[in-house]
Amino acid sequence: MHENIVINNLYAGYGRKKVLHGIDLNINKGMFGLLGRNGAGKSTLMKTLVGLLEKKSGEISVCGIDISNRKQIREIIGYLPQDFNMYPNMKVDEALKYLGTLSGMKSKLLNKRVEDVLDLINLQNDRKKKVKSLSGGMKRRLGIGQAIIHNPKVLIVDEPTAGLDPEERIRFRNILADLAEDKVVILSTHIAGDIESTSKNLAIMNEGKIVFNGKVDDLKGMARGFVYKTNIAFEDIKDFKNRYIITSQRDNGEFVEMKFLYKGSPVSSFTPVEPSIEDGYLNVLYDVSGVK
Ligand SMILES: Nc1ncnc2c1ncn2[C@@H]1O[C@H](COP(=O)(O)OP(=O)(O)OP(=O)(O)O)[C@@H](O)[C@H]1O
Repeated sequence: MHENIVINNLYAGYGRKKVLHGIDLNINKGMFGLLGRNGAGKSTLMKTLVGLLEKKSGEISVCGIDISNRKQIREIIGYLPQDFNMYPNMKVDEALKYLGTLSGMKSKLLNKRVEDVLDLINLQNDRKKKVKSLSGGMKRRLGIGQAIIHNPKVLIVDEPTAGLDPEERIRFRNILADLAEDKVVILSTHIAGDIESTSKNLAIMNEGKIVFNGKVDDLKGMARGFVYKTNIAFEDIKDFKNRYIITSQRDNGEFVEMKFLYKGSPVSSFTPVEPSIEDGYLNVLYDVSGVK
């Protein structure tokens, strides 16, 4: 079985609203990051991939199976939606078992699978808690659990780390990285840092199109020579921000150290710096839209 997703010239939207405009992507086993601002079309692409939204045209095949084969596609894809919420009054292990039963797993196999999944998502000690009493991070981990209960080849995760504290974020990322060893895992996010630590490959979406598709290092490489830092006095900040694309800033007490994109001739007070993934991301967005 091919372990990949192939998307050719995909168009999709809601009623008359067109959202995806000719998406081409080839995603292989391992972790793949899908990065884009809010409204770029990431969730729409995810929903189309899992069959929740009908495409208008184009082709999608998942592990060699055409997306129109709904039953088979459901068996090989696990999905954690952005607004995941389920069975608040069930206990954690009951919820997982229930979902496994719904997906057609036999009781003996399912009991073992529930144990494995509880270990993986680190909720063994909380298995008797009601879903509604879990913290945000635990709920998100349970979300992964429900998505992988049937051991799918592909896992699609939409904006998983919003609202999580740093420790939970790292824990969540590590779970995904483990799963990506033998699955295609797509992680959709608007936070570049979520991708840097987990994915080598990524695509950037903007206004329903793919504007970058490649390796994290290539993305950074494209910004090399265009990222600088300089110290700015507080009274000059506003003017500076109007002139440059700021990628980060740090208050040093007496002045503010700005990191920014600059593509003009050399300026002695500007010090070149090695681009981060965030710099690379903003550089691509700036090139395609000129928007800050
Ligand atoms: N159910 C819907 N009906 C109509 N338009 C929608 C619907 N869902 C999303 N859209 C629109 O489609 C566009 C893309 O939204 P989408 O949710 O795919 O973006 P996104 O990149 O996932 O961002 P976000 O993280 O904010 O969800 C936006 O203009 C949005 O308003």
